[in-house]
Amino acid sequence: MSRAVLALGANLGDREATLRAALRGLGDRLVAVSGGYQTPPWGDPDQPPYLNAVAVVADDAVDADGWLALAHELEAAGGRVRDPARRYGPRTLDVDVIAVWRDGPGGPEPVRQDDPVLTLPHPRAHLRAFVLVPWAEIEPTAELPGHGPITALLRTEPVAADVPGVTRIGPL
Ligand SMILES: Nc1ncnc2c1ncn2[C@@H]1O[C@H](COP(=O)(O)OP(=O)(O)OP(=O)(O)O)[C@@H](O)[C@H]1O
Ligand SMILES: Nc1nc2c(c(=O)[nH]1)N=C(CO)CN2
Repeated sequence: MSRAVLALGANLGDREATLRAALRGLGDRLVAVSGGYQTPPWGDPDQPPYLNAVAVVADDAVDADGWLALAHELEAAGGRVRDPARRYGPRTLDVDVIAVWRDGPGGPEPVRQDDPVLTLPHPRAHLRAFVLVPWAEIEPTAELPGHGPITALLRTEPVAADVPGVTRIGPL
C-alpha cells in the first residue's frame, strides 16, 4: 500500500475549475478530498488569494517518486503558469506532496528523505495553515511525520495565527 497526502493550490485563472480538473486527474486513486478553502497568500503577500484543498490518495503501484511525477503531470495540465523570479509567487496550479506512507512489517510507515528533488515530509507543511486546515477536515487524527498531530500544529504558532484567515468556501 502506498498512501499520500497532496496539497493543491491555485491563485491565477479559474481556480475552482483548475482544482476540480486536477482532482479528476487523480481518478480512482482519490480516497478523500477536503472542501475548497480561500486562503491569504503565504510567503509573498503581493498576489491574489489562493484556493487550496488537500487530497488523500492511495495506490499500491505508485511509490513516492510516482506521487511527485503525478503532481508534476497535474501541474502541467493546469498550465503551470508562474513567475520564476518569485519563489512563492502566483501560479495557476501547485501540487505538493505533503507526506507518503508505505507498507512496512508493522503497518504503514512514513517515507522520510532529504533529497531536494523530493523532500518528505514536505519541509514547509508544518508551517502552513493552508495545508493543515483542509487536511484536518478529512483526517482530524492525522500526524505529520516528524511533527506530531496536525491538530496540535494548528494550535501552535506560527500556524495558529493564520488559521482564522483560512476560510472554507464549499465542496469542490
Ligand atoms: N514534497 C515535495 N513536493 C513537491 N515538490 C517537491 C517536494 N520536495 C521537493 N520538491 C521539489 O521542489 C521543486 C519546486 O517545487 P514547486 O515549484 O512546487 O515549489 P513551490 O511551490 O514554489 O514552493 P513550495 O515547495 O514551498 O510550495 C520541484 O521541482 C520538486 O522537485
Ligand atoms: N495561501 C497560499 N499561499 C501560498 C501557496 C498556497 O497554495 N496557498 N503556495 C505557494 C507556493 O509555494 C506560496 N504561497
